Amino acid sequence: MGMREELSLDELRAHIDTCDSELVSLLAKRRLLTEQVGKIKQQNGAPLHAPEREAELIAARRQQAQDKGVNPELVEDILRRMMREAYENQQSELACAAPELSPIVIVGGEGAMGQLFAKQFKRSGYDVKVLDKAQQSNALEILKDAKLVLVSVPINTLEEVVSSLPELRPDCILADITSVKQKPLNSLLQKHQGPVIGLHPMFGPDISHWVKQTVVACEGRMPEQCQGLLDQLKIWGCYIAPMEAKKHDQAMQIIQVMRHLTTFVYGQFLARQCHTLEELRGCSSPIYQLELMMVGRLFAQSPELYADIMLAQFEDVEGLLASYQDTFAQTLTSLKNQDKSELIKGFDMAKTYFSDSAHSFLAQSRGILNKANDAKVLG
Ligand SMILES: O=C(O)C(=O)C[C@]1(C(=O)O)C=C[C@@H](O)C=C1
Repeated sequence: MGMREELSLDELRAHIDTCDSELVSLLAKRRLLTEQVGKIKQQNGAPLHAPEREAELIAARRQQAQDKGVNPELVEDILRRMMREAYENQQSELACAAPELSPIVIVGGEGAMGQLFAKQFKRSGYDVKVLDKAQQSNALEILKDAKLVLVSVPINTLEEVVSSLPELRPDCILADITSVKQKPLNSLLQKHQGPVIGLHPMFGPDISHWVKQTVVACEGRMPEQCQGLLDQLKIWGCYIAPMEAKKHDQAMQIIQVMRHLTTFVYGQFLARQCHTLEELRGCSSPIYQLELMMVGRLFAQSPELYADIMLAQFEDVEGLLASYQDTFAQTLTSLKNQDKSELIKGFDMAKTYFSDSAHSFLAQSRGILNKANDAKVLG
């Protein structure tokens, strides 16, 4: 390794450039290979996500990294990032699990989620029609032969939109993707005597691919007729979480409403402080950087949509919010009273709840925090 001593900085950097350039060529080669795999999957109707294959290739390359003195974490990071690239590239043409679902009508198909679903169904070769405000006068014609009607409208308009739909074919599936499930599912069941299913995609319209995304599925009526739709979601790489509508809504009250509320309040709190965002970012740790991103991204979305979601669920979550307010007030009191033992008690209570996950979360979030730090714009 005399090379290291003899080469100048410029020469070493030139070698690094060669290395990196080889990496880019390899990425191009890998891309061509994964695209071919994608085509085969499209023909065979295989799901985009192959978790066993992923586990195998990660284990093999980690072992190789170890043998060569390369950090296996680095190799795993790169492999996962490359696989994400493969998901994005492979989804341009997707397999069709249930051709009998064509034609599909997306009610609210001009909204962000409606467009996302319309695009994905089209990539799988379905005949997709959009029914939104602009197409209202044509609604009867558009819905006439529909085999799947997917309602993707704001939560506060669902009931009205569903009740004003014309009668659908008896074998048509009526489905929705509203973020609460009990009431919408009842509206669908009242409207239509055929197959009904309530879906809740646990992701927003800005996803770059569907792999490993969760979709909660609440049975409505004739589940065996709805299976083709679920199979299609699985081909896209989604994971279906079957759940009873009531249980779903209760879990959502905690997950979504508390998330929205704390984020909403925190964003406004920041706006009232004297520091600009740049000043805060300038002295933020990766975890705070991440928190700012998570809070800030809410305000890039529709105020109407968020106001409606929060309003629609307020009655159901009033108790939860009161409990949150109590917890906040108690903590404030402990702080005011300099009551260290009370603070430690609170800490232990939460620690018990998170139990073993607290440690795995600590480990898992390290990678995410590094990424947040990478994303920091300085200077
Ligand atoms: O092997 C496959 O099935 C691929 O599509 C390739 C690939 C990869 O990028 O290595 C991508 C997605 C799968 O989940 C597994 C592996």
